[in-house]
Amino acid sequence: ANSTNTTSIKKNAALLGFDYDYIVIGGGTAGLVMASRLSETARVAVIEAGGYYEVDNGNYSTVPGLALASPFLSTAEDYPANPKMDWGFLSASQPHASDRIIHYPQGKTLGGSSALNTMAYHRGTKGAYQLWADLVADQSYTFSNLLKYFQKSSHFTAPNLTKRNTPNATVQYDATAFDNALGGPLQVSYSNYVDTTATWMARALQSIGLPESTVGFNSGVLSGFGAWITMTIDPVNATRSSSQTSYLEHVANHKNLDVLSHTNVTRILIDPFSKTAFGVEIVRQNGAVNFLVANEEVILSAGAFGSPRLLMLSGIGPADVLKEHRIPVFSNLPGVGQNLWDQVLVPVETGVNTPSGAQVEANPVTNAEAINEYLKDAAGPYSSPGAYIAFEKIPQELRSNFSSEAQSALAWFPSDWPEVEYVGGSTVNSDGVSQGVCTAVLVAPLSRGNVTIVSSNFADQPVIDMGWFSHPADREVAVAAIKRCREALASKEVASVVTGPEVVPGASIQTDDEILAFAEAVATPIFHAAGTCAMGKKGDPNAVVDTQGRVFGVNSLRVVDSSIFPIAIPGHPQSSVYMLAEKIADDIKSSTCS
Ligand SMILES: Cc1cc2nc3c(=O)[nH]c(=O)nc-3n(C[C@H](O)[C@H](O)[C@H](O)COP(=O)(O)OP(=O)(O)OC[C@H]3O[C@@H](n4cnc5c(N)ncnc54)[C@H](O)[C@@H]3O)c2cc1C
Repeated sequence: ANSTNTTSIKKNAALLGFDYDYIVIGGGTAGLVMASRLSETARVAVIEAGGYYEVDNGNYSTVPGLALASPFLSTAEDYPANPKMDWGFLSASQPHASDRIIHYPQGKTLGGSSALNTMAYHRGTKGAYQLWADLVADQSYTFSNLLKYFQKSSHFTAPNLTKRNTPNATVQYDATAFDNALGGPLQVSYSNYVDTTATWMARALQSIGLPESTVGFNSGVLSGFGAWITMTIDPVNATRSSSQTSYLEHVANHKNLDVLSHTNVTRILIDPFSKTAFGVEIVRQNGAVNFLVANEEVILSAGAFGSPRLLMLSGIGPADVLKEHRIPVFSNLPGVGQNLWDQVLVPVETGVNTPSGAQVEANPVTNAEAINEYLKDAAGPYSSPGAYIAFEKIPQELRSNFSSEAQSALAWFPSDWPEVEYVGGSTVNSDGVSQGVCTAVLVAPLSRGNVTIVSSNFADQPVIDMGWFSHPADREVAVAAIKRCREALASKEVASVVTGPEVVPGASIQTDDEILAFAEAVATPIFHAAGTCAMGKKGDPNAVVDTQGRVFGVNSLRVVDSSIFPIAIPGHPQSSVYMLAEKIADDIKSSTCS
């Protein structure tokens, strides 16, 4: 590209009506917030590689109880591909996870990963956002300063006690963590069903010192507590609330928002002399290539893997990588694609004699009733992806065995940042018998991964290396977390329902080495990748964008999505993605108004 090109591309785009104030790349979770908010006052195009998930994935994407049932969500290397919904990213072989190659699903549809996720909604801890604010030297990132953006994005509905109707699953919450007067589009409510086995798993977790929080998980406190958490479910018909059903529908009548679906952005156009982003190269479904122009800014919201990939393909990233692939370097930013935070999960399962939602669905007669109940009343097992969730730092009895290296590495995290999340739920075995499940998730991971390109061609998939268990502390925490799940399931409070020997990992796995080998063999992602275009102070080794998402070294280009998190907030990230996009949309609108 040269500036003559820039001028002629701009002229042509103006003639064809292909010019906008803002172009948003990626109609996913953050992208649709940006497009929706910016189109309140400006002309915006949002470009999304996928289409409508209601068409491409039907019930799997809309019915909460089927949230994890889409076959393509398998993380096995030979997963059944669904290129209409998922990017099909594969990891590099993971040396500390039995050399496995992992399929890492990422939404390719309007709504992005908010159309695939398991709908858990909660916020991180006050200490985590304080750490974020301190790392980026911007106190607007403390929890108290961010609260208005969490609130601006969400609409809270209290649990429907008649429909929920399960003993021992009464929800405690703090309604003041929300402010419906702000008109937030994202629906946040509770499942209209709780399976009996999950209530026993909650009891098991409470028995090991994780009582139910009296305020829930939206007020900045997680560690030491459990909760029946809020979910992104529309309470009226118990369907998924995604960025598409919330933000995009919210502005469906905005004449100045163009949605280009089934369209890939293959490159960001950057003027080489002024180092200014002025548009994008797109490839439509029929193969046609067009250039669109942004007179104000290009906003990249292509997700934790898609955003660093597109920056590198456009000449922004580590100079050595770009040169290797003969990509002209517009901004040498070594942090692009680095600092990948990923949380892994490992399960413990045992047979139980209690009923579960999975059991209801596995039996054709009860399944027909459950479908009817869902369609008629928006209730029953299909209305719920839910489970009981609890967070803790590994307690002293177990952490006193940690190596001094692990103890000092873990001391980096704030005191209220939990090390493990436990998800208490249920599944069913091939004989139709319920299994109680305690899943442990490492939410203070110290291993870091990266994502990189293998060529200058958009058609070549990037390579993701999650780096799982590469830090020794993560290995020690995984072993301790599995022991805690075992302790919960062996507690006398649940002895009356637990039947037979443990199913997973199984009684033969006992020593720390055996437990670690088990964790490495079965660990999967919980799909919370973040941090690959990290926000930071100019000059910090990993910093790619400033605290308003502006890319260092290139004008008129921002990144706004989970890739700019400097740290992965403990637990489930979607609330923070919506919050962050609301915050930066506000920054943009207030700077253009003043
Ligand atoms: C299976 C799964 C379960 C999860 N469960 C939970 C949960 O229960 N709770 C929770 O809080 N979080 C959960 N998450 C994580 C959460 O959903 C994500 O962190 C969040 O949605 C990421 O938002 P984003 O805007 O960064 O990216 P995305 O929402 O993934 O958006 C990126 C968008 O950009 C598009 N795109 C990318 N490249 C291009 C290109 N070149 N051209 C055009 N379009 C492009 C993509 O198609 C996509 O639509 C889950 C994620 C997954 C995948």
